[in-house]
Amino acid sequence: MIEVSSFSKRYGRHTAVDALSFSVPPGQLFGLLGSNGAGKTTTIRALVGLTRPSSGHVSVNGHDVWKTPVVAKSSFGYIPDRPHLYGKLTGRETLRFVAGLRKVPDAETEIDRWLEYFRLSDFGNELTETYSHGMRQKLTIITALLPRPPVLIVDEPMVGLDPHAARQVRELFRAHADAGNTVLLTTHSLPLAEAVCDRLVVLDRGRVLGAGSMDDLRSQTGTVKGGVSGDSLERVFFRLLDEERARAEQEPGTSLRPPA
Ligand SMILES: Nc1ncnc2c1ncn2[C@@H]1O[C@H](COP(=O)(O)OP(=O)(O)OP(=O)(O)O)[C@@H](O)[C@H]1O
Repeated sequence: MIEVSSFSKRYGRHTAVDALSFSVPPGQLFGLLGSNGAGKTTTIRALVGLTRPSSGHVSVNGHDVWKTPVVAKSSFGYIPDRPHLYGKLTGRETLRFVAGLRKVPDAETEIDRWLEYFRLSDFGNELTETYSHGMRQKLTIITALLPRPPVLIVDEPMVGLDPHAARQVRELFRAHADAGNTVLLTTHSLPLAEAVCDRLVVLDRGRVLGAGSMDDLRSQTGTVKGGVSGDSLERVFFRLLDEERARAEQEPGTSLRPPA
């Protein structure tokens, strides 16, 4: 379970996220979408204990991440947008380190299984500093999933993955949610979000433009009422942004037209 309640983050006079609320129950895969700078990573960083909320609350598995950080952090796996690995450890040493910290039962068998799954078995004894970006990303995904966390928090998972790995990861996230866990991901891939997410929030400049299931978003944007039932998330997404742009254009001193 993830709960974000009236979460705001301000940097000086700039509001990165403005009173955002949503919750994700067990068994659901929830997508956080939005343009560059919308506030997705800021929200994720608050949820994993890296960015302190200016106001509001964030909790994971029933634990406030900022009041009871240790117990909250023991309940989730986190895949950041840029993998952070110790370059002087091998892939296998990295996984043993995580397995030890998180007390993973039958760790060696699990590690073998995961390395095999991502075609990393031949590289398990190589230093991670020699890994390609995609290999680093795969190892980071394994570190998050190895302890089978009840909550998985993922920031831009597909960057650098080949198409085969991207499909594996998509299936893993879906299966993790279907097994009764909670999954939150941010992505710029609208086809990915449409394919796997049960519910979505679309953010723009820290504010919610739309929220709900695909059907909720279609009706919110009038794509069903307009007779385009079954419309894609891409169309819904751009309609939400266009509406926001039109509203912003009404505000004095605001122009979102391209420079001449
Ligand atoms: N440490 C920081 N100091 C100042 N401003 C920040 C900081 N971190 C983020 N911001 C600002 O907060 C806003 C939201 O940034 P954030 O990284 O959450 O966006 P995002 O939705 O993840 O974007 P992208 O899709 O480009 O990764 C941006 O305007 C950004 O400049």
